[in-house]
Amino acid sequence: MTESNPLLSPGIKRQFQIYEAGLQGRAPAHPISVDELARRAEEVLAPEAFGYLAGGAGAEETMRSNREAFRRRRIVPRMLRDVSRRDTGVEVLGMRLPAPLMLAPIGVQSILHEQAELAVARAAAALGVPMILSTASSRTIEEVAAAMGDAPRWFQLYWPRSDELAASFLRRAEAAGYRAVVVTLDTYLLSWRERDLQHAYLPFLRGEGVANYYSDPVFRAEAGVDPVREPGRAFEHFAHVFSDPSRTWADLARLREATRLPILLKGVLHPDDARRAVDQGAAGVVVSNHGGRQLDGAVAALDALPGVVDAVGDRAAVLFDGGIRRGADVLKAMALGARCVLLGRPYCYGLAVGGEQGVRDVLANLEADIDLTLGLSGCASFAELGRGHLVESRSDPSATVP
Ligand SMILES: Cc1cc2nc3c(=O)[nH]c(=O)nc-3n(C[C@H](O)[C@H](O)[C@H](O)COP(=O)(O)O)c2cc1C
Ligand SMILES: CCCCC(=O)C(=O)O
Repeated sequence: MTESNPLLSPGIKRQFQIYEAGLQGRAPAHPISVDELARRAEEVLAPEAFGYLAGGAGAEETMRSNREAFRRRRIVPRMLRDVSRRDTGVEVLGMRLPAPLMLAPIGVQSILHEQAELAVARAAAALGVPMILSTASSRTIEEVAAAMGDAPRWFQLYWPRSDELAASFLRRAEAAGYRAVVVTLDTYLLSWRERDLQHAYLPFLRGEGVANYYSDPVFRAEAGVDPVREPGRAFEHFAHVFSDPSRTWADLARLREATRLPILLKGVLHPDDARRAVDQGAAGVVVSNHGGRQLDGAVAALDALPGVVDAVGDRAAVLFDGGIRRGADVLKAMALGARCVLLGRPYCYGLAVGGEQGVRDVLANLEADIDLTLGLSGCASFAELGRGHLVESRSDPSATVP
């Protein structure tokens, strides 16, 4: 029944797969609920690794407010609109995506699973969900590309102090088939992270998440040490070169000259910064507060989205991340004008619990949920969705529940 009916949408197919397996006594291999998956991840991970993944900066106010901003907004569905044939696809920088979904760049995945970014890359490729690989990945730019074949991938750049090192990373990403560069702006200092401080745990200091640096010819030449023989001195150079808090908008032109790839700026929350990014040639911005991991007290990402969308108009793509956990969240961000969203911690919970299959399940479930949520809102495609589908309910008592 599941495979034979061509009219079944991806969401309905996924539901039936799960319900039919139930008839044979098989329960889903991994929790369906992301909250439950996070609890399972906590059981399988070392406390310091789970703390690093799940935690945020300071009192984690911004991390919580990312979720609260979703709860405050409610969808007003429309009826009798023929949603029998739905298309959840969107176009992002010339790429046609099956759903408005990409994988957020998340570094040091070796602390979560032994296959790390390779498992995520394979799952992303299998589902056609583009992966954004972090500069701070535990497998190299080239290794991850090799695991993905022709599947779409972007590279996230931590803009290093050395222009030569930045150019080297960009050359490597271009050569390995990454199609855009996401420059993360909000991590020029490492925030005060109480869970990590309590565990006295920084993965980089333990040799995690430095693969792209230690394998880079420019890094090695500038460091003047062999990272294998002198890991302490290599780390010192990594810590020195990782970022440069003195950077300003004036530096952006040099970065643009260093690559043919389109550049998106991640960590933009103010409309004026978004305008400036686009004026200076950015192909897009990612509205993000880094999942509440950098500036605690920063505005919830969803609350910042409409202002950025209005400032950018249709001059560039506005992507969004921060608190996406299920289909309704995707719908709300899309209704406020995002071109697509980046999924963050949830796929890492899947990785920790079930490796590649765990990530696949998270993605397949979310895509199904997106399809059904779109249809139940009375829309056959995201083009039919707008701000008029949302209301804000400030009096929602659940908004105070973490
Ligand atoms: C463990 C962890 C590592 C991250 N590493 C990076 C990174 O290397 N580069 C980057 O731009 N963002 C990084 N982020 C931020 C994500 O790209 C994204 O903005 C954030 O996870 C979104 O919030 P959410 O996971 O709550 O949805 C990281 C986030 C987590 C949880
Ligand atoms: C210096 C932080 C790099 C990884 C990262 O972005 C994060 O942990 O949030």
